[in-house]
Amino acid sequence: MAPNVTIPEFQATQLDVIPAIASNARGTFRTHKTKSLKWRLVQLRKLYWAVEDYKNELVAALQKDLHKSEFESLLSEVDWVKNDCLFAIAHLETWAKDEKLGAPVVPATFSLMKFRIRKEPLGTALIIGPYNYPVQLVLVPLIGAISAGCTAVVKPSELAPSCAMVLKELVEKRLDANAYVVVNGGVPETTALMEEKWDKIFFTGSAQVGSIIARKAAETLTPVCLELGGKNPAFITKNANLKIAARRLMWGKTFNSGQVCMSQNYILIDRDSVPAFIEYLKEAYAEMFPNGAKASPDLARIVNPRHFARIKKMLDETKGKIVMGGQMDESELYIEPTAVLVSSTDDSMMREESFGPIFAIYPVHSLDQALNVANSVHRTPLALFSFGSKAENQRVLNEMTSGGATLNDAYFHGSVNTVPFGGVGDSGWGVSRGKASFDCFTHARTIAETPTWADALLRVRYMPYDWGRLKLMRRLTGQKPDFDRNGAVVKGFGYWASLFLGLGAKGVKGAFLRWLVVLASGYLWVEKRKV
Ligand SMILES: NC(=O)C1=CN([C@@H]2O[C@H](COP(=O)(O)OP(=O)(O)OC[C@H]3O[C@@H](n4cnc5c(N)ncnc54)[C@H](O)[C@@H]3O)[C@@H](O)[C@H]2O)C=CC1
Ligand SMILES: CC1=C(/C=C/C(C)=C/C=C/C(C)=C/C=C/C=C(C)/C=C/C=C(C)/C=C/C=C(\C)C(=O)O)C(C)(C)CCC1
Repeated sequence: MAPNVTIPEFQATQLDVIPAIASNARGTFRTHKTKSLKWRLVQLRKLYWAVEDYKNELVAALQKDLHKSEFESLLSEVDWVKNDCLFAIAHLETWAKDEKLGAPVVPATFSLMKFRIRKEPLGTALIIGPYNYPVQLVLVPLIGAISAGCTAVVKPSELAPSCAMVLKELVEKRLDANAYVVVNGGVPETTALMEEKWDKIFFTGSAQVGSIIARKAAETLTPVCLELGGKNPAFITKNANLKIAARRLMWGKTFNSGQVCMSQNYILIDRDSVPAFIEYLKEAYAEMFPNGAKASPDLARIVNPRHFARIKKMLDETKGKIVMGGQMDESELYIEPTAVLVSSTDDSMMREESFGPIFAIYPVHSLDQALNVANSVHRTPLALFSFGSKAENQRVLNEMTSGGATLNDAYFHGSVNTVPFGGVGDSGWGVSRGKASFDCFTHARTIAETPTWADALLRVRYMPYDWGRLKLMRRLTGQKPDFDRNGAVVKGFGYWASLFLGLGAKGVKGAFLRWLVVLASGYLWVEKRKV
């Protein structure tokens, strides 16, 4: 049941105030107050409590916008964000600490120069979110921006209008309103925001809009993190446990009604396994929805009539056969979890990103064929899933790339909030979540510090150049390859000497341990002989 709370009507931010909002956020960054770790931690703690205190409003808004159940709203939005806050709070000091650079990155000769990497906030960020996880997908990047010491303007999706309004109040009432602001609106407001100068843009949404954002950002050479969609394949070989595969993939397409960027678009399955797999899908459906999917309080609805029509069109245009589901009701924006048996990559079910509770089943005669099909449908999807023997799963991982992957399950790799998450190629640039979110808004600034007294040691670099000094330096510090022009390793004197002196160990630590064991054994042997 949605909690009884009042959520204001959606109101877009006035276009003419957007430049001032951006300028104020930039001004706040220039005060340097956001760089203080103490200040960042206070903001993160405030955000944690804001999400907890606005829990009822968030759950009600998610119910209103997406008919998301309270269960899913807590699991994948409210608790998810709170856990992310707690993780950042617990680890921020470690993440933000200067990283000392020593050997082998910095040669011992330059150890005096105290090389280190300083973790600097990039500045002022723009965070643009999608509708499917309207809370999580703007607050998680915001946690990254706060942790890094950035100021930020957040633009939630206008397609989840109630969530957008709750987010505005939650952020602006509870956090430092000079540093963190929510701009509400759609294309005109986002376009106005894109006219401003940002130090980082974090965009989650469709590849089509992602490309508009990236093009605009390129004009001012603004770095972007893009979290986009994809046509994600699932592979099922004849060695898979079909019952488990069916149940797990059904979860992947029913959680948030399949409006999950990493859920499977299509399943490439060994053709002999198709009839049994369809039976197991139906079994999983009946278990999950004993009174039918429509009657279930757990199943979310499609976000709006436009997306409903988009998904319906995929089903209307398919030449395939519906083997599970197929019912829909526009008045409720309800689409039943639906599986369609297809035979061509030109089918609407294979061409489009489903981003809903529908998916294609494409029979194949071999894993070779499955890999060819998947690579031709979308070479760089956001996710892939493989259900097969260990060797087959490894082969799928080796022969097809993806942003992330889960073996023997739907997107577990994306179900843990602390693990880096992102796409590859046209399914996304950059990763976020946990420490990755901190890194996303951080500049790794290399710093060296040359002691004033050390100038004599640096004589070699100064003009007039002195060949004698250069030769000496090259003799003392120059390195030699241990390989020849054919790429083969040369086992010369150095190789055998280090093998002998290191007692066969690879690193200094290993050699030290081996010598310790040898010396201790020798000592014990001598002591034993004395008695
Ligand atoms: N990789 C990831 O983490 C995720 C990716 N997605 C992808 O997002 C898509 C669904 O989300 P939607 O909200 O429909 O995405 P969308 O791309 O339509 O909208 C995302 C944001 O961009 C703004 N926007 C839309 N058109 C714009 C334009 N012409 N110029 C400037 N801004 C514009 C919207 O107001 C919204 O805030 C799917 O393709 C899905 O795969 C969704 C969730 C997570
Ligand atoms: C607790 C004890 C035990 C073990 C318990 C176990 C194994 C619990 C397992 C829990 C699972 C599987 C939870 C799954 C949660 C899934 C989540 C939160 C999914 C989230 C998905 C999201 C956020 C999707 C995002 C989508 C995005 C970003 C998108 O569209 O792009 C033992 C070991 C049994 C015993 C002791 C107690």
